[in-house]
Amino acid sequence: MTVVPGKATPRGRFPHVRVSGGFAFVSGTSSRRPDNSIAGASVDELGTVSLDIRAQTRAVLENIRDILGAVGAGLEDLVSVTTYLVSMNDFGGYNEVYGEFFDESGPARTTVAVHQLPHPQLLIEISGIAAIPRQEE
Ligand SMILES: N/C(=C\C=C\C(=O)O)C(=O)O
Repeated sequence: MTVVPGKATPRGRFPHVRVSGGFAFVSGTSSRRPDNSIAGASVDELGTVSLDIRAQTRAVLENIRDILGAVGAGLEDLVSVTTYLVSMNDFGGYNEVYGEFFDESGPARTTVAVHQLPHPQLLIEISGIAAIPRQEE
């Protein structure tokens, strides 16, 4: 069970990642930063909220990269991901950035729309499973 130092504290009693049987199971991960601000979300002086699916998708994948790094794996080791979008209207922007990180040799992927995520500024959350590479002796 691993809570990774330097990443946003989980908002409940669960780890960022759990290792079992040579696999890393990454909890649903958002673009939340360690200070609990959200990458890809801003509020102007009038209180108008702007949300950016591309920035959020990039930050989520970078967070997952860091979390996997803590258990000796990387994005290239992901075998499966599940993406939760609040709106399928964001599918295009999400898919565009996703394609900067992965191609058809990447993880199996499932994308679904959900009613809500745990913070009103979140547009996307991704969970994943990675096969941890064997260490050279
Ligand atoms: N994975 C969960 C929440 C993640 C929130 C975040 O990373 O901001 C959960 O509640 O299961």
